[in-house]
Amino acid sequence: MIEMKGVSKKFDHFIALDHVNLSINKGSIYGLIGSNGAGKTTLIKLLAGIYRQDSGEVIINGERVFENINIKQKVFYIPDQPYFFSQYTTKQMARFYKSCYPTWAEDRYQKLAELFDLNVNKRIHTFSKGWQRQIAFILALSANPEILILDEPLDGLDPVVRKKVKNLLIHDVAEREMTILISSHNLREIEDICDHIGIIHKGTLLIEKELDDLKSDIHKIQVAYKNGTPPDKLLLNLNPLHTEKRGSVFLFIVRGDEEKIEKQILQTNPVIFDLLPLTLEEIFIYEMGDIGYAIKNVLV
Ligand SMILES: Nc1ncnc2c1ncn2[C@@H]1O[C@H](COP(=O)(O)OP(=O)(O)OP(=O)(O)O)[C@@H](O)[C@H]1O
Repeated sequence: MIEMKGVSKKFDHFIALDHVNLSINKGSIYGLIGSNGAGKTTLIKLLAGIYRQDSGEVIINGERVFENINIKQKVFYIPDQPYFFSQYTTKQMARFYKSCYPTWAEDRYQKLAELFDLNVNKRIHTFSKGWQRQIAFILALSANPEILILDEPLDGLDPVVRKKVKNLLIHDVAEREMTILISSHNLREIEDICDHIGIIHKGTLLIEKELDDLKSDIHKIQVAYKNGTPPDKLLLNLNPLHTEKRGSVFLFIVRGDEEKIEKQILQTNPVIFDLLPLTLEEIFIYEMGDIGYAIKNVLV
């Protein structure tokens, strides 16, 4: 179990994280999403024990994280730009991680190197960026960590490798309840593999929910009426986050219980009525719009 309780972090006078409360259950795949500069990497570095918080508590399995070797042996962090010792080969990096992680599985490392068709004797810096990321995954999965923290993990991987890596991650979560925290701007990927979502903006965790709950709380509605416009009372009741008119069809983005919304709309006798789920990308855009981070018209 991963917990943050009232965690704040400043850089000089700039507040990068402001009283963040977060909890991630064992065996969960948690997607952290947010605008640029929202504080995702800062949050991740606090969880990985790289930064120390100014206030609040960062706790893993009931223990404080910072300078805690016992916890560091359970956590593997792949940053957005994987780091390897200069001039090291994969084999040498593997030897290093073997000495850090008591859970290191040599047979798994051999199998993964084979599966990815990797020359472990080649210096890592001579590989392409995508390959270096694959090497980071091979080393991470061979360490058998209890918690895997990934910052923009699948960037730069080709679709076949992406699939391979995703399958391996899901396998470890299912088999041995590994917990994964993923920070990414690729919301389709997050939607594909995560079961919990945290949305962060300007250092504040705005939303933390199960993906299914997040999706069942916000809907896209398409309606049309004989006389052309929806009744004022309906708009008042629905209080849409977003309204759009496409020909004679009105599109509303509405928060709330699906059944209640459906009932309210059917009472107004629409000639067309559809209630559709939103993608995570749409949810993110409308939730952010709701707090003033609206998408401005970029045409100039
Ligand atoms: N070492 C640092 N010194 C000073 N300011 C920093 C430092 N690290 C981060 N910040 C600031 O803290 C804020 C949060 O940065 P962070 O890297 O956590 O955001 P992020 O959500 O990961 O952004 P992105 O999606 O753009 O990678 C930013 O405004 C950034 O400029």
